[in-house]
Amino acid sequence: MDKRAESVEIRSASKAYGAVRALDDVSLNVGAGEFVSLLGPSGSGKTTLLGILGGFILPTSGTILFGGRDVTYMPPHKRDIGVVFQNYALFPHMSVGENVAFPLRARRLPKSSWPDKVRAALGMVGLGGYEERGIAQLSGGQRQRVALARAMIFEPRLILMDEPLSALDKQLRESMQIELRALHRRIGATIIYVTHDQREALTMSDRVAVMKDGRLVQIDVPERLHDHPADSFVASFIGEATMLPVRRVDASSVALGNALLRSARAIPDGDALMLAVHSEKLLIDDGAQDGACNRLTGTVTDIVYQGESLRIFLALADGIALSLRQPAYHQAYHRIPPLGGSLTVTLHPEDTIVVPRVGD
Ligand SMILES: Nc1ncnc2c1ncn2[C@@H]1O[C@H](COP(=O)(O)OP(=O)(O)OP(=O)(O)O)[C@@H](O)[C@H]1O
Repeated sequence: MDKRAESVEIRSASKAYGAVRALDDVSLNVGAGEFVSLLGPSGSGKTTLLGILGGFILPTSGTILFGGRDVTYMPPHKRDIGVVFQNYALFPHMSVGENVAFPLRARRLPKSSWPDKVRAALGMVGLGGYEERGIAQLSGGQRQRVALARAMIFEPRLILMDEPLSALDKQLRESMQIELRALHRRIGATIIYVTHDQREALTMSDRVAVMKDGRLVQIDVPERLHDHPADSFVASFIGEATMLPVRRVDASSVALGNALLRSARAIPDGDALMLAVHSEKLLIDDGAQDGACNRLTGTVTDIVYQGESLRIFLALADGIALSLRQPAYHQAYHRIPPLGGSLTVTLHPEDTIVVPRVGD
């Protein structure tokens, strides 16, 4: 086990607020040094679970273990965890250095040890030399880095983050995501990260835990979550999928309207099935594709230019609508018929994802 990281075990944690079950029997193990995101729509219980891990919320039932120790009723300041929230919670009247040193003061570490630790923590987040600056003189991204440095200064073995990047603009958020990944690799601490942004979760995490209505629906590495969703909720929440009702024909094929599609995956039993068609998995049929591919022909109803890619909307003969993406490079344009033209696309059986339909 990495000495700098703490494993986390959540056993059957529940939290009720009167009749509302904010968290409903969630069990989850996070390995020492792992980066796990809690992902779900608003109200799915992410913040409640993070609050229970931080000790700010007491569970109604269940047990929390850090490195095998029961911390369920331990107060927050004794848990030795770093915490970063969306609104930074920096002290505006203190300098950057004073803000970052705050946890050392709270822990009563000798003052002589502060400057080196502050310098190291600020260096870690790319703000070396900013000790004397005032908080008001910083940009949003810099403030978020100060909050990160403050959470890391006492080298916590576990860091909890609740939507720490959501106040930043898209470009800064994406570059901070890459930085956080690298930072995690450098410091080796366990990170549990709350977000409702699926791309953010896929970008940074070792594993992503998808939550809905206070329950854990699926936890997996990003690729498996994206390509092997457990049900239609996960499939529609992760990636860019068109969800279409299909009928089971046999163990390896389904009917989509008039078309028969083969799947290399086991088709679930039951009547309520959905096909999740990821737009990047539909390819324009140029004769080069595997003969085993499913083929669908439709009429082009719209072509949307989105910078790096084109999104092409198709209507199949029975009215079913699909969309695919093409990278926007010069030669791609020759392959796309004009509006109203006919286009055949392929979907490999390995990419033919059929999931049980669940209510939203
Ligand atoms: N203090 C509270 N009192 C009553 N109900 C609460 C309280 N805190 C949370 N809830 C309810 O518990 C459920 C889960 O809330 P929670 O904040 O954990 O969700 P979330 O996934 O973090 O949502 P968001 O992304 O909007 O922050 C919601 O239905 C919410 O209304």
